[in-house]
Order: sequence, then C-alpha cells, then structure tokens
Amino acid sequence: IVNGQAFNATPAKLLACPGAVEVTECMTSSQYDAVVAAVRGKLESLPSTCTASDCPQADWAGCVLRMAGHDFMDFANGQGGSDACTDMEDPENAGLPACLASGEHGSSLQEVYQQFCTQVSLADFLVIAAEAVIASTRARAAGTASLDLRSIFRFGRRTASSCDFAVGRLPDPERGCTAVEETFVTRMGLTWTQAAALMGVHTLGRAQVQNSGYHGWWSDPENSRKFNNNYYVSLLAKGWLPELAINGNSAKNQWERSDIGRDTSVAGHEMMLNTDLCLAFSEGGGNGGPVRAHEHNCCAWLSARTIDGAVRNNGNEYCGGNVIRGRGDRDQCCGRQATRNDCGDKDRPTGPAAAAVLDFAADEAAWLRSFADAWQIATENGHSQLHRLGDCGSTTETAASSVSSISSTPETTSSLPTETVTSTEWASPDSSLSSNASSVSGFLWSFACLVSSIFLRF
Ligand code: HEM
Repeated sequence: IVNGQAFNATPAKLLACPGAVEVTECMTSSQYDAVVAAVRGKLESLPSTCTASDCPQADWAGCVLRMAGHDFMDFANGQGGSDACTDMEDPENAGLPACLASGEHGSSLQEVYQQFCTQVSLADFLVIAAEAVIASTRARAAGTASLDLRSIFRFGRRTASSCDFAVGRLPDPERGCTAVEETFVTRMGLTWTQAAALMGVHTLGRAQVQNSGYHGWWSDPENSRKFNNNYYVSLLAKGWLPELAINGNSAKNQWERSDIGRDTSVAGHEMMLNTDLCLAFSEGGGNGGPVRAHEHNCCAWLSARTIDGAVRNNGNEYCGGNVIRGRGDRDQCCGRQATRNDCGDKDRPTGPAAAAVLDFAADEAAWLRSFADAWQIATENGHSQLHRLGDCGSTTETAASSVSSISSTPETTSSLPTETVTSTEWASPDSSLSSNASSVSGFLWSFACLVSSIFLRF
C-alpha cells in the first residue's frame, strides 16, 4: 500500500495531489527549469557512491527514466503515450512505485510533484522529470556533445486516470527485435535508427531480479549513472554469451559478458537483453534472424577493425584487452570454452539497426541528435494540442504521431497569445491541503505566467 493505494495502482493514484490539474495551462522556460531543478536536487542529494553492487544515483535516475519510457511505450492507434498511465500490474513495471512514491533509497518524485501538481499535469511532469535526470547524468558524463531537450519540450499532455488498453503492450525482452519492431517501429512510428537511439537509455541504471527477473548492468556501474553512449560501446567492444534461466527462471534469459575483461568484483554483472543485442546481431541459418539467447547458442562479438570507433571510445580496449587483429581475437572476446558458433559475421553485423549502433558507438553527437528526434516523437505521440514553453494562450496543433523534425527555436514568440492568463487562474486550489512549498511555488508560478503573458502580448 502506497498513499492508501494498492502498489499496482496507476501513477496518478500513487502520486497523491489534492487539486491536481489534468492539463498544464501555461508553462514558461523558467517554470520548466524550476521543475528540473527540484528533480535534480532530489537525485543529486543521494549518495554519490557507486560500487559493483550499489549505485544509488544510477538506481534513482534509472527508475525515473524507465517510468517515462514505460509510459510512452504503450502508445498504439492514437491511444496511450506519455499520459502518466501505465498498467502497473505488468511485471515489466515492477519496482517503479519506489521512485514514484514509496521511496527508492529513501527518495521519491512525490515530494517534488506536490510542489507543482496544481499547475503541471502528471503527464507533463513525468516527461520533465525524465529530462531532468537525463540533464543531470549528462552533466556527469562530461562529454562534449550537447543535448538540449528543453528547447524542444512542449507542454499540454493530458493525464489519464485509467488505461485498460495498455494491458500487455509493454515489449517482452525475450521476444528480441520482434518486440522492438512492434513497439517502436509499428506502433510508435520510429525508424530503426531512432529505436536504437532510444534504447541507449539503458546506459543508465540496471536490471534487478526482484523487479524484472533479469540481472545486471548494461554499462559498468560508474557509467550506469552517466548519460553517455557507453551502451553502444559496451554492446560492440565486449563479447557476449547466452545466460539462460536467470535465477532459475527459464522464462528469463539474457546475455552475459564473456570476454577477458569480465570482472564481476569491479564491474558487477554486465549483461544485455535480447532486445538490446538483436539491434546489432543476427544469425543466419535455420534459426536465423536477430539473436535471442534461448534460441541462438552463439557468441556475439565483432572483429576489431569492424568496430574501431567503439574501441576508440572504450579507451582503446577491445574485449577487455589490447586490440588483436587476427588469430586469438575470438578467444579474447568469447573465451576458449565457448560455443564455436558466432552470432553472424564478425566483419559484417546484420541486425536491423547494426549501422546505427556502430555509428552511435563511434560518434556520441550522432547518437544525441537521433535521441532528441526519437524522444520528441515518443513523448508527443497521442497528444494533439501541445505548446512551446512560454506559448501560453495560443494553441499549436500537431499531428503528434507524425512529428518528424525538431525545431531548435527555444520559445515561440512570433504567435501572440489569444487570451491572457491571469494570476487567479493559477491560485493553489486547496491551500489547506497543499504544503507551504506548494503554495509558494504556486504563487511564483502564477506571477511568472502573468509576466510571460504580458510579455508575449507586447
Ligand atoms: C524493447 C524495449 C525495452 C525493453 C524490453 C526494456 C526492458 C527493460 C528491463 C527488463 C529492465 C530492467 C528493470 C528492472 O529490473 O528494474 C529495464 C530497465 C530500464 N529501462 Fe528499459 N526496456 C525497453 C525500453 C526502454 C525505454 C524506451 C526506456 C526509456 C526511455 C527504458 C528505460 C530503462 C531504464 C532507465 C532502466 C533502468 C531502470 C533502473 O535502474 O531502475 N527502457 N528495461
């Protein structure tokens, strides 16, 4: 039970807020920044320790981002998307109530949401919260390429209190690229390149048996709290073998690191799901197609010359050691005892998004550009009336599911608002139930909206 609600209730029920708005009426850049700062404050106040078994900031950031991803992955035929409604009984959502409300490492989004919930819809809030953890963990990554999700953010998502249609829509990792295609390409309208770009979020956080039944980090623990392209670098510059029946459960199969650099005492248990590895690897023959651990007993590895960009971005480490071109490279990547079967051609990966994975591992800026495209489509699918920050009072109509390009203009100032938003419209609806913090932020919010609407008018 969380906030008097069953653990599997929808996010809108788990995150209690008297007077919560269903739709955000107005949001300026500084208001967006206020939400981001509050979420970042929560994340960055957690211990910054990171060991092979414990990394609180990675867990919290991962949970918040997974929440947003699982919210938009239920989009189909104009229904669902980023509406703050998910089927919380789906085992793929296990663990999410922690960072939402009950507390992950003692911290939850609930306290932040309560400061803004009478002005910002939960549907918008969960997207901004995810963008906040991306911004914080990107800053930690110290990469030179920039990612500016604020400049493309649009508010106006409507929170849904029920979504029975979402049942069974989350992709099952066991199904590999069949599930990726179904969810991202067919339902959400992404290209394979954009699907692969979105999957790079798995650099953050990890899988835990008590949640999903899977186990391990996609990157080493230190990288798992940095929003960088290490997911692609790991996928290509390390070797992978099937790991069947995780924790004795034959329905849960994944890939585990197999090369000579594997050291669980330092890097924890490094793994990939079928839905990750299949992007780059497929195996020919009778059982062909993108790889699945329980069907393809093969080693996923590539020759050093095929992945020189990934190796360069891996501190010149290839399968845990020096670059070997020629004999011995397979043993270095797969181990001597491994099956002699390779997951496809070591010089020519043929997974459905292989070219994108190679590109993203070599060029972080290319990944971030595709990621921003994919993120905007994913978070806007299903919403037809969205507004740029500061565009309060005018409506920007979009065919949300067919957004294909992104404007880099931070705020729309060319279209004047058709109505003025007054401060009374922004008063906290029930001050006896709201916290002091929420009243203060409500007042500041109202003031900012008033100033913004006056500014836009003149
Ligand atoms: C085919 C699509 C996907 C599949 C099959 C998948 C599957 C999974 C699984 C099994 C876990 C482990 C959860 C746990 O044990 O706690 C996980 C974690 C995670 N997923 Fe995905 N995922 C997919 C797409 C996405 C997307 C689109 C996002 C966000 C944009 C996302 C974000 C995350 C994050 C950040 C974690 C780490 C969670 C944590 O540390 O608590 N995933 N995913």
